[in-house]
Formats: sequence, C-alpha cells, structure tokens
Amino acid sequence: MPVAPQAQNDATVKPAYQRILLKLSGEALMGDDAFGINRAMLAKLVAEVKEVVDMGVQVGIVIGGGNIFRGVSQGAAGMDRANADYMGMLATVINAIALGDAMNRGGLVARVQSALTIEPVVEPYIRGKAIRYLEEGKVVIFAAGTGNPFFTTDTAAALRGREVEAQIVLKATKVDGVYTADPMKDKTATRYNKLTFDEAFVKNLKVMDATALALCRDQKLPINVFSIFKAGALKRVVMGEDEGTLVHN
Ligand SMILES: Nc1ncnc2c1ncn2[C@@H]1O[C@H](COP(=O)(O)OP(=O)(O)OP(=O)(O)O)[C@@H](O)[C@H]1O
Ligand SMILES: O=c1ccn([C@@H]2O[C@H](COP(=O)(O)O)[C@@H](O)[C@H]2O)c(=O)[nH]1
Repeated sequence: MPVAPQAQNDATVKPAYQRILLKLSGEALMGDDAFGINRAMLAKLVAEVKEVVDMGVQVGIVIGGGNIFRGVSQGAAGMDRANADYMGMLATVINAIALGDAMNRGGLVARVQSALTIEPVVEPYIRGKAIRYLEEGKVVIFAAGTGNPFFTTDTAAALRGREVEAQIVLKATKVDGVYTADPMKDKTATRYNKLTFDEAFVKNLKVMDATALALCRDQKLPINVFSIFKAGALKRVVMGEDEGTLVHN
C-alpha cells in the first residue's frame, strides 16, 4: 500500500493497521451539549484522527446523525419511516461537512463522499476514487450512510469498511468497549477484552446492530469498540494495544 504523502512517518512507530474505517457516532460531535455540533469536541476529534494519520495510517470515516436527528425526532414521530430515515441520512451529511471542514482547517486533507447525490454540496460516493484518496493520505468521510432507509450508519461502516478493504472497523462510542450488560444500566457489568461474533450474537450484546455485525462476521472484518471520549484511545487501538473490545471471527 503506498505511503501517505502527508504523513510524518516515524520509523520506530509501527501501527497494527494500515487502513481503518472509523465509525463515529453523531453523538460524539455533541460533546457536553444536548444536541448539535460542539466546536471544541470537533477540534478534539480532529486532533485524535491527525495523530494516526501522521503515523501513515489511512483513515475512512462513517459519521452518524444522532446529534442532529435526535433534535428533530419529535417532529419525525408518526412520519413515514422511509422519509424519517432520509432525514436521518441528511443529518449525517451535515455532520460530515462540519467534520471535513474542521479537518481541512486542522492540518488534514479531507474529502466528503455521499451515498445520496447532492451534487453542488458533496461528491458522490465512488469506491475507486475513495480508495485513491485513501492511498494519497486524505481522510475520506462517508456521508448519508448506505443511502438506503431501514439501515444505520453502523451498517454503512461495515459496508464501506469492506468496500475500501479496511483491515478493521473501529467503533468509537460513548462506552469503552463491550460489556456483559449495558454498563449505563448495570454497574456490575464487566468489559470483554475480546469476543467472537458468534458470542456477541448468542449473548445479544449491543456491539453494533445485527445487520452490521453479520456483515463484518461474514466478511471476516474485525471490529474494535472503544470510547471516543478517552484521550489517545484511537491511537492505542491503532497500535494494537489492549484498548476497548476486539470482536473477531
Ligand atoms: N453489552 C453492552 N456493552 C456496551 N454497551 C452497551 C451494551 N448494551 C447496551 N449498550 C449501550 O450501547 C450504547 C452504544 O451503542 P449505540 O449503538 O447506541 O451508540 P452509537 O452507535 O455510538 O450512537 P449513534 O446511534 O449516535 O451512532 C452505549 O451507550 C451503551 O450504553
Ligand atoms: O444507511 C442508513 C444510515 C442511516 N439512516 C438513518 O439515519 C439515522 C442516523 O444514523 P445513525 O446510525 O442512527 O447515527 C438513522 O437513525 C436512520 O434513520 C438510514 O436510514 N440509512
């Protein structure tokens, strides 16, 4: 795989993965706010991603929409499900534009590609072009999920991850891994270091939604679940350190 030209490679630093697909929940952009995009949080996310890009790691990102769509979801109640889902996908486009803009101003080169065609605003998703951008060291932000209603951005992360031949999907979320039970509800829950896809299914653990999990399992694409609120966690995962939970075949 060609080395990213914008990367400042340090020969002593050897990442475990050369190409990753990072799934960022929309809620990660809220920071401490109730909804929307928090500028300080955006800057923090850019710095975390820059750290791994500077190590020569190629980064694709799928961004969720929960921070915006949650704000309008009252209005979506009772709506036709497909229409509500299109609103959700458009929310991810807003997030992708904000993140791409912050990255371009923060010393990275980012490109946004959307699964829904909104030509004057963002590029359409073109797999070959996305791979070329990654090889050039650009961060590619995949917007609008899969472009289809009844799916989620978790599934988009699994799909795009496989399409661009990422070695792993990194699910950055609110909790620092997969637990024996929801850690927000059960304080006695303990975290798994490693877990097979089959165990996750059998125990009905909320790792990613079932469609995403099945796609990753079938395509032998591992997932690492970790907390985006923990400083340096992304770098530690990329270095192959014991951070979060690794879900594998
Ligand atoms: N067994 C479990 N281990 C870890 N987290 C769990 C478990 N069961 C439920 N959860 C909950 O799942 C949540 C994270 O998953 P979720 O898919 O909702 O977030 P997300 O995908 O990051 O958000 P978004 O929908 O904004 O993209 C955590 O907040 C946690 O409370
Ligand atoms: O492929 C997709 C991806 C997303 N949606 C809709 O968007 C929202 C926001 O995505 P999150 O994964 O929840 O962050 C989601 O709730 C769906 O309504 C979609 O329809 N198809």
